[in-house]
Amino acid sequence: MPTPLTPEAIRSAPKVLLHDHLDGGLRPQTVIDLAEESGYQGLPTTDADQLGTWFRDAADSGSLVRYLEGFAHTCGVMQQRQAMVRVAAEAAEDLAADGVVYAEVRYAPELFQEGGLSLDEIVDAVQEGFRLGERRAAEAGRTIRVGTLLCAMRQNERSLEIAELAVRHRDSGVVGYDIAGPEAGFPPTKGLDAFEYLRQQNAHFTIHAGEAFGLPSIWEAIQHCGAERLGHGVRIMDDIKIDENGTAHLGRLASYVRDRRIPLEMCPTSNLQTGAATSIAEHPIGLLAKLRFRVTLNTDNRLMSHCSMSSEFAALIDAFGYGWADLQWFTVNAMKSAFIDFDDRLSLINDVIKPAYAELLA
Ligand SMILES: O=c1[nH]cnc2c1ncn2[C@H]1C[C@H](O)[C@@H](CO)O1
Ligand SMILES: [Zn+2]
Repeated sequence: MPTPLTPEAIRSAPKVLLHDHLDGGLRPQTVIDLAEESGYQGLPTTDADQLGTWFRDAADSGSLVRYLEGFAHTCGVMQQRQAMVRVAAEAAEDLAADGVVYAEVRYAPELFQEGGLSLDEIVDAVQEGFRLGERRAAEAGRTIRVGTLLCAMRQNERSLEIAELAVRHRDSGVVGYDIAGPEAGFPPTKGLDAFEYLRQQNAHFTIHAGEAFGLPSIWEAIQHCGAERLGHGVRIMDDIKIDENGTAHLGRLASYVRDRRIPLEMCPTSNLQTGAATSIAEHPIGLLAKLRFRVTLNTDNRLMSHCSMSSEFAALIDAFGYGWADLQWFTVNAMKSAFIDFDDRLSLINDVIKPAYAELLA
């Protein structure tokens, strides 16, 4: 008999997370502590429960631009080295406690320079925090490995500088690069030199695309910039037509994405909040998974979206009737799509993920 899909069993099953923002995943109490330590005045409340609710409600805005407003507070309290170490350590611990065995956590170093830190100091602090969190998780009996992605913000013109930063730190756990921030009006080709540099360096990158803007953004990200994965990518649906018999017809771009096995880093709850989808049941993830796109499941921002990998899986189980085999499929998809070495991905799949799901399915 398979293990029942209880919240506890879902939490203990190994999970892989490729799209999680460091500055979107702070514990509410940590935001409050760090505000007090740094003298940050802007918080709407200093009650942890109320603050958690405030972040979620503010993000429930129906637009990406408004969704992003809450980050002023999280970034506002993370301008000192110790704050960055703490936030990174807690992120690793929280993910491990949720059963995540491998995570790629991203942030934009350029947003943390108000206290005078250099970009390299910021990266060093976050790496120190992740290592600390991994050690604490191990002491608590949970094994997690955290890789880092550095984001450049689309609206600032520092993408090449951040790409160089990512390459400089590639041997200490920075596994890739991304661009984030408002999508409409900031096409990925604006930072083409950064992507060309990364390709020349054999470095990995993903691009937030097809979230608040449609197919042209996805097309540019893949065909002009060379993105290996797509952050969100939900709007690939615009290139899929369902006929009256329910048969799906893929346009050329959707076919390309599926044929090339380009991973989609899908974040259903975040998409409901930004208006990119209307409900979990109607979220394109159901159809895209059925059509065997390389779909992965992700949190995006655990604080703003009030979610975890476990809660996102539970929501899909509710909406689509998924079982352990489906959870394993998403997990293996994500592990295959990670930016770490092939050997390491394979050993996580064969030694950690598959044996655990075999037991859950038995
Ligand atoms: O879903 C998102 N789309 C685009 N940008 C985002 C999203 N979630 C967070 N960000 C931004 C806000 C953060 O400050 C930045 C780096 O983590 O990335
Ligand atoms: Zn994101």
